[in-house]
Amino acid sequence: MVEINKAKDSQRIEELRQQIRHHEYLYYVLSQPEISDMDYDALMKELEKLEARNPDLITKDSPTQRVGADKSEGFEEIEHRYPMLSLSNTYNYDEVGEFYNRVKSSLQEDFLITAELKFDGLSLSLIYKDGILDKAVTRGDGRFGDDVTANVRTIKSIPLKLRGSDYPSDLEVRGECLLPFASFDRINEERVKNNEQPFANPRNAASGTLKQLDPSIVAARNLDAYFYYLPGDLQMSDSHYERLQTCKKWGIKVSGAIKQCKTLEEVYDFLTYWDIKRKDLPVATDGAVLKVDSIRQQEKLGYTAKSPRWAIAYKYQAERARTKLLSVEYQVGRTGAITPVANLDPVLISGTVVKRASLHNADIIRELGLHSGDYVYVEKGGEIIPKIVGIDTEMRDLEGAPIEFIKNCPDCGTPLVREAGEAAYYCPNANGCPTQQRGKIEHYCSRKAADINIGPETIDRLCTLGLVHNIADLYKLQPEDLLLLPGFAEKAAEKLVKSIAQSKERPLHALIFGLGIRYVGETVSKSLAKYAKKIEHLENYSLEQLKSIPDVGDVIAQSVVDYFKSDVNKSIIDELIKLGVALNPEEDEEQQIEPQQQPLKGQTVVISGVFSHHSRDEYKDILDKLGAKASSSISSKTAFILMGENMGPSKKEKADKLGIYLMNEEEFIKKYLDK
Ligand SMILES: NC(=O)c1ccc[n+]([C@@H]2O[C@H](COP(=O)([O-])OP(=O)(O)OC[C@H]3O[C@@H](n4cnc5c(N)ncnc54)[C@H](O)[C@@H]3O)[C@@H](O)[C@H]2O)c1
Ligand SMILES: [Zn+2]
Repeated sequence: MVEINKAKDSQRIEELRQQIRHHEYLYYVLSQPEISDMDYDALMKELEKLEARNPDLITKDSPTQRVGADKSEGFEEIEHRYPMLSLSNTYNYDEVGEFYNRVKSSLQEDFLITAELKFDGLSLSLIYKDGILDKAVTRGDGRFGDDVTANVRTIKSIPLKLRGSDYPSDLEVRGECLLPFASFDRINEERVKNNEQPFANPRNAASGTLKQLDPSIVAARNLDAYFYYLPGDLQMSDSHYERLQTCKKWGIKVSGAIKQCKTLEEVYDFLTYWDIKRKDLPVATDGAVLKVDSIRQQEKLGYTAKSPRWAIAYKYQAERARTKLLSVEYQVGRTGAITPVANLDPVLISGTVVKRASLHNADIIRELGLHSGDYVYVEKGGEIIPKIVGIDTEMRDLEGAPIEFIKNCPDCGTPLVREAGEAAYYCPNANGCPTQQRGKIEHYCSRKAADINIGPETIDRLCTLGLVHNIADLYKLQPEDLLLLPGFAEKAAEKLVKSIAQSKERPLHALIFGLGIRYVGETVSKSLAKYAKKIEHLENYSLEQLKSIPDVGDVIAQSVVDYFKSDVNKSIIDELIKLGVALNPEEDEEQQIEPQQQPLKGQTVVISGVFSHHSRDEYKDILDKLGAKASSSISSKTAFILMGENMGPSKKEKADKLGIYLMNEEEFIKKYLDK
């Protein structure tokens, strides 16, 4: 009996881990979550429970043991002095009570709880040296974060120099970087105007902004930040609350929504009060954080691998309203995915009128048990797109039949398919389905792809007239053809044909991005182009070869392979090449580096000192080609140090301390360059 339960638990644990990883990928990497935070948290809770029952099944890589990673390309990596952890969370008061009692019985002495708001942005650590801002680092994977100092310097509410003089000479403060609602709305309006995808919520927008490589863009966006924690051993008050008040004196921004609570009742009062009041704040909050106030007591309670035992986040329910379902409509996306959308009787939620809500996929409709004419509960969290989260079945009309997901594509009638392990139904008629056709062409023409100056209406008309069926057809257009379109005079026609012709010379990564391969966004396109150098190489890469390219995981590699398997795709690419589109650009003198030829793939190498055979920049390029990342700061992740003359003594000392190998120029050349 026990054996059977164990086997069952083990299977469910594996299932949950897979699901959670899938949702983390959608959330952190693609920024397109399919389920609500509450549903994600429920999966995580179930996994935690099963692992607690079967401690021998816990693995280091289980999502319960790791902080969700938000690392980006293009920033120097910095190791945190103290890990930046997540918080355990709950949605109900009883569990807040359980937390309180757990603390009480562990400490066996009086304690205070400091209650604060939970700001919904991205965490940031600031290091002040002698009162001057020295470094700003993101949470990253909790151990290593991205150095975003240049960007953070542009945030007006973050002091570059502390006030007064009684601050510690080495001070770390942690807080949350946020994009206020007003700036969020303004930026999204602009993005829509420029045909760019709007940000899903203020948190995504803040993180997208902070990870811009150009600080002047960051400066224009009005980021804000609130600080709530001082890690480390400090000669300061033992009270967390007092420490934050002292930070205020130094000019560091600390929220006024903070209270020291003596009892559990006072904690509950804080939660209830701020659930309403927080809606008047200029920035997004998604809950409250309750922390044991005494640092000494915090240390006594300690940490799990993922979060402190002395704190808990209480998350507020998103605002919801009840309204009537008018109809369900099915939209076909560029990749053929069918998205069901609910049309609703307009209702006011969080200050905006909501008329539509995404239903995501067939499973969600079935799980909800949606019937036509149902009264539904709609929620709008930080997200733009509201969700249907439940049904008021008592109000159900007896006439209402269950909503059945459609079987055929609403645009071309092709029977829909669903691939194993996927939630979405697809119209498989990728190159004949009008919506997909137009979507693909629009995507190909967009600014970051082929950059062809053409509007969606023109594409629509060209398709309707049968002048264009796919992206290759664009290159066959003559000015005379365009004159058939309403509003097109000779000048406009010539201009468009010219813009199309110019796109032939776009860089390979932009063209790859334009092909619209599923999951292949801008960053991945750059990686693919960098390695393959020509589309004919990319076409022939095996799954394993693709997976060895940075930024390419299982899902993306499979998608690339699938894309090139299709005869239709292949013939379009052949045609594009024949029409002169630079998909196989001339090789420069540099050779294409086969991914498997990269002996230093994924490693970080520090370059230090002065060299005689190549310049530092040349070594940087060489390392890049060998697959390594060049860095200037030494951490435990450094593979080795490429050491020139006159390497600084402090670097040497650090390398010795961490046991990192110092490789001189000759050895490096012999090992990696002389072949
Ligand atoms: N919907 C999905 O598919 C999906 C997928 C993955 C993650 N998620 C969401 O992301 C969460 C995990 O993200 P996380 O690990 O960043 O946890 P979190 O955002 O729930 O909480 C931890 C963070 O809270 C922040 N914080 C804000 N105010 C604070 C304060 N006053 N004191 C201390 N910290 C404060 C800190 O930055 C800290 O890192 C999940 O709980 C889930 O809600 C959702
Ligand atoms: Zn179709």
